[in-house]
Amino acid sequence: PRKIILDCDPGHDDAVALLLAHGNPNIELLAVTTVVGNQTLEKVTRNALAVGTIAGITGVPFAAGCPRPLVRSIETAPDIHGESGMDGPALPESTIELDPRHAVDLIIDTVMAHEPGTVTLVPTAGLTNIAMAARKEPRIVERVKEVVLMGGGYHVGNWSAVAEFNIIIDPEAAHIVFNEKWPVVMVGLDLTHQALATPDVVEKIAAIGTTPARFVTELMDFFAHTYKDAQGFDYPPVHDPCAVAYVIDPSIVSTRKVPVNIELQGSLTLGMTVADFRAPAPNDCHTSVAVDLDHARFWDLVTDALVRIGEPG
Ligand SMILES: Nc1ccc([C@@H]2N[C@H](CO)[C@@H](O)[C@H]2O)cc1
Ligand SMILES: [Ca+2]
Repeated sequence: PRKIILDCDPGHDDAVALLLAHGNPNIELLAVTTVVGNQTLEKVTRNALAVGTIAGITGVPFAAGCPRPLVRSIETAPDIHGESGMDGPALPESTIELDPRHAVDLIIDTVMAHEPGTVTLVPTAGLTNIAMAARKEPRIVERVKEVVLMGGGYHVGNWSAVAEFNIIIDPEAAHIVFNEKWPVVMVGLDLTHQALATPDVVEKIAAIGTTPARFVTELMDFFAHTYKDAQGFDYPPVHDPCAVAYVIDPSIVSTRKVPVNIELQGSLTLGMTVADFRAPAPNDCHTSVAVDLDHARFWDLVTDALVRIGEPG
């Protein structure tokens, strides 16, 4: 199986990413870390522990990370995720104790404890923890197998005309992550806007009939309403599990090798993931972007994971 660390800010779609990572047999979830993003660190951490409780996750350390971006001030997304960060379903009290370490230390310890080239980082939030880990322990950069992140967009933005939320909330962190020499697969909005939770998808999930499945349908109902009101989408794009799906089965997502860098100066373009498609990518290009999603196989992975999780309660 692929060993991963999920760095997240639950978040309706982060919750689905965590359930997919836990339920899929090809993934060994080594650690779950949280970072400020969709909501404050305290709220997203509480949400991550609640999802872990609902999913029956045991033996996996959960640690909280950075409470604010490296340089800029906190910007959350209550219009999409609500005041709790995961509005919609009732959340259980967590049965999972938070690991006492900072997320940055849990990430470093985990990468350094496993064979080089075996651990994949899957950030589905702002990149503050990942940037801090690379600065605190530079050796993780050549040790990490790849960074498969949900964020950015080479032709699409959602927090500005050209920037995506996970990147623009901490563009300096993103600049660090995209410019370290590790392989980076950017699963951006170009890809994730193909992962729409349409009514037939939600019905298939509801038909599973378990508590975790019902939890996902309640998340999707709330997410559908806010996405309609805030962004005019008929159905909500479930961004974060697309990154996990790529790790599970790279054939579900087509990718293209292309130099990508992060705009830090622009007044209109701050946080833009600038992809240079003009010429064939240089041989030493370590960044690629996700282009096409096989959404039928993607949703099959999600429903399969929920079936495998069953009724852990
Ligand atoms: N409008 C909006 C803002 C933030 C997010 C979160 N940021 C990423 C998509 O931009 C995902 O990780 C998701 O959790 C989704 C929609
Ligand atoms: Ca997220």
